[in-house]
Amino acid sequence: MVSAAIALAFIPFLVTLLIRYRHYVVLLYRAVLVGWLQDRLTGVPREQRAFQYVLAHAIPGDPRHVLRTFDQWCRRCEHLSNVGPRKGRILERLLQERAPLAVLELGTYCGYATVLLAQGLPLGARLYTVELDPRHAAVAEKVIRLAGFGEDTVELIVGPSEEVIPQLKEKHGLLKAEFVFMDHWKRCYLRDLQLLEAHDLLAEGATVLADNVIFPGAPHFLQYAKTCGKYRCKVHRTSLEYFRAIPDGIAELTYGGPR
Ligand SMILES: C[S@@+](CC[C@H](N)C(=O)[O-])C[C@H]1O[C@@H](n2cnc3c(N)ncnc32)[C@H](O)[C@@H]1O
Repeated sequence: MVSAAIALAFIPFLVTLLIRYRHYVVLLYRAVLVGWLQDRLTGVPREQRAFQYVLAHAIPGDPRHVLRTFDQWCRRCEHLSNVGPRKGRILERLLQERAPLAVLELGTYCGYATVLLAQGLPLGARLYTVELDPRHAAVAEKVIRLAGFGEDTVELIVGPSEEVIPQLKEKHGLLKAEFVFMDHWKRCYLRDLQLLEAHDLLAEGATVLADNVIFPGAPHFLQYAKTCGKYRCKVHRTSLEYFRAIPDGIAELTYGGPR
């Protein structure tokens, strides 16, 4: 009797929580549950399903159309953790302003941001993108080539960033990156920024962008960027990809050189 009363007393609390965090519940449902169920039902991984859709609907050689088709799939079918169109516009604007000749992306996933960045590169520039998971890399490779970018413009490197970064100079010929987009696991941001510094891979004045610094967040990375004295740092506040109601942000760091 008493335990039933206690349980009943919790219901308003649970309902309040559910209402308050409804957008996160929807995210959990769309990003985790639906994907997991579809994986089981179809036997085909989500990224591969997305690629099949893109292949069937996108115009080959038209990067903007490839990106729009991805967005369509994410809105109509399932969630993918692409940078998405809203944050993508921030990326595009900054890329256009800086016109870098050497760009590094950490965390390729299906190649969405890779295509977005590649289409905004100045003539003769090169983009290096690093992906840990070979299954994602296989999808990204097809997406990048479908969008019309060859190996002379985009080099996809498969491996964990902590192993790839120390080899970028000797093995891949990237002397200094002028523009870095970090969008891999958030807990790796700080370590990899310090690895880039240690291997002298950041050009003076380089722009380092880091996605998802508000959701799910990268507090140690942000604290370091703001306090180490090597960067000017600002956060572009926006929303999570494909979820306008969930606040998120991209950190923009400008490297002032070693101190
Ligand atoms: C959020 S997704 C990247 C989305 C992509 N930048 C886009 O906007 O289209 C994160 C990706 O980073 C990869 N990743 C995670 N940790 C990594 C690491 N240490 N090195 C390389 N890739 C990593 C994951 O396998 C995943 O594919």
